[in-house]
Amino acid sequence: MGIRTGAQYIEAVKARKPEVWLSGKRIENVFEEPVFKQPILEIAKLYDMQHGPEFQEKITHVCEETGERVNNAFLVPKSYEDLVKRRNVFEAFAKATFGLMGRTPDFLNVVVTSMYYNSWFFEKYNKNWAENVRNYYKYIRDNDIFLTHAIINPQNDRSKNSHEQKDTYTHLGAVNETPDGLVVRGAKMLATLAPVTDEVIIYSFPGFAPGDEKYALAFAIPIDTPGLRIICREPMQDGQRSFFDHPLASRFEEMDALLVFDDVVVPWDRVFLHNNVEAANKLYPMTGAGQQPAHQSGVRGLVKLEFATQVAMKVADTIGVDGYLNVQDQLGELAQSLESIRALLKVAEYEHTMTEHGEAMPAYVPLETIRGLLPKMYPRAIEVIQIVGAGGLLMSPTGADFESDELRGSIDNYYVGREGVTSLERVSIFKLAWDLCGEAFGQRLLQYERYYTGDPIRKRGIFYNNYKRQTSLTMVDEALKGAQLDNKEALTN
Ligand SMILES: Cc1cc2nc3c(=O)[nH]c(=O)nc-3n(C[C@H](O)[C@H](O)[C@H](O)COP(=O)(O)OP(=O)(O)OC[C@H]3O[C@@H](n4cnc5c(N)ncnc54)[C@H](O)[C@@H]3O)c2cc1C
Ligand SMILES: Nc1c(O)cccc1C(=O)O
Repeated sequence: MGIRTGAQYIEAVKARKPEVWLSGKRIENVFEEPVFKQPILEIAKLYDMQHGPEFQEKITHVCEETGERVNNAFLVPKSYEDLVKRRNVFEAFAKATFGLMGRTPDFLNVVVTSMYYNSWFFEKYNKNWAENVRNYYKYIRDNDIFLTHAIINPQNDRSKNSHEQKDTYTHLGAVNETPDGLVVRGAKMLATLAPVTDEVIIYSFPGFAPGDEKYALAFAIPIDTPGLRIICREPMQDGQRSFFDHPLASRFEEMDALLVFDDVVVPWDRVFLHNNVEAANKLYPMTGAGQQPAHQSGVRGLVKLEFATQVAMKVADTIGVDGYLNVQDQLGELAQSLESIRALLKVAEYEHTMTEHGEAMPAYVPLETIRGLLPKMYPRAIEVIQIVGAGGLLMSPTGADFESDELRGSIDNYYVGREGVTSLERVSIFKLAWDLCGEAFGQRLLQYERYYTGDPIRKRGIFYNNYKRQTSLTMVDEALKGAQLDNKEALTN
């Protein structure tokens, strides 16, 4: 089949019956649930972009193996040019969602593509696992499948390993092996967009210890597999609020969910790893499943930071405060943050390395630097919008107020901005800004940027240790040459 259309994606959502729980209710028809409907339509637009003349050549390619057109997220990058082809899709999808949807289909499709190309890793442990990964990649590529993932154990007692938790199956683990497959029980988090996806892939960030064998697993199954329960967090919009009042929250909310596996049978051909702590800990660093999607996250994060910066600039301009030096200082800081990320991304692509297996890997240091900086830069951008917009952010009337004949005169008078900015324009911009910096929707976006790539503190620690290993501190030695206590001679060269 190759690339799907938006309509085909929606048909697939309608055809599935996952066990979705939202605010205490079982959702029978995911597509008709107002909380999910508009986000589904936004994702459908991404699938349609693959078919439109503006994007098709840029974001898709003809698969050598099948002759079908597939998304560039499924392209195994073998050169700088391939990385650019992948960036094109990351950028197009991010721009279509202003970078606000982090887990658009390209993200996990890149993860699985990387696992596929590095199936040598699985082969080392078990030939069947490698074969399963390869077949799975082809399945999702050829059917343009949309995945969610859950790679974190639930947050119960972080001071204990999986096998030390209160209940044996608090964390997702294997129960037994049957001819039909591996039976799994327990929970995993935090599956963004789970209710509206086709499949879920389970693997883990490193961190398993001896004793955790039953929790060391990786697999993928359809999202409506019997026994798989999706418990959504409280929604941050009800799907009923108007586009005018909530121009972002009404469109781009990504639901997050806890996944509970109640003795789910994972068919053997979908098991990628099982009962092996070493393999589970090495999967993320060794298969490119960590580094390749960081390219997607970097591009998407850049678009989101650019959007937040533009919103801050527009807010300031609308009320005539961007002539003040203090405001310029803050807006200039955002612009410089943004341009730093843009430059880092270019470096990551130009300075890519070729793995011994021939995969072009965007460079580690600039990508990891982005991962370290964005969790600080994005919250700062949100703070600047709050500071510059100040009290006005809380003063916006609703669309209904604009439509009231009795109020309209007051609204036209008292909500205007600087000269040339009507009240409708000013209020529209402030509503957009408030969705981003004030609403629960915006707070989730901020939390996403802090944590989507794992704990930024521990990530930076790992980065520092790697950096130290690769850096010889020769400049210090050089500077100290001749500065020994017993050296009285002047340095002449
Ligand atoms: C909006 C959002 C969407 C997400 N979407 C997904 C998704 O789709 N799929 C997915 O798998 N994950 C997703 N994540 C989860 C993300 O991977 C985790 O939030 C992240 O890895 C951090 O784990 P945690 O939230 O359990 O925090 P914890 O690990 O519980 O950390 C809590 C605090 O304790 C500290 N801490 C904990 N353990 C240690 C330690 N050993 N040493 C030092 N300090 C420690 C941390 O620094 C932190 O301050 C998402 C997260 C967010 C916020
Ligand atoms: N956050 C990630 C994820 O959920 C899967 C794969 C990679 C990442 C990451 O950003 O490192």
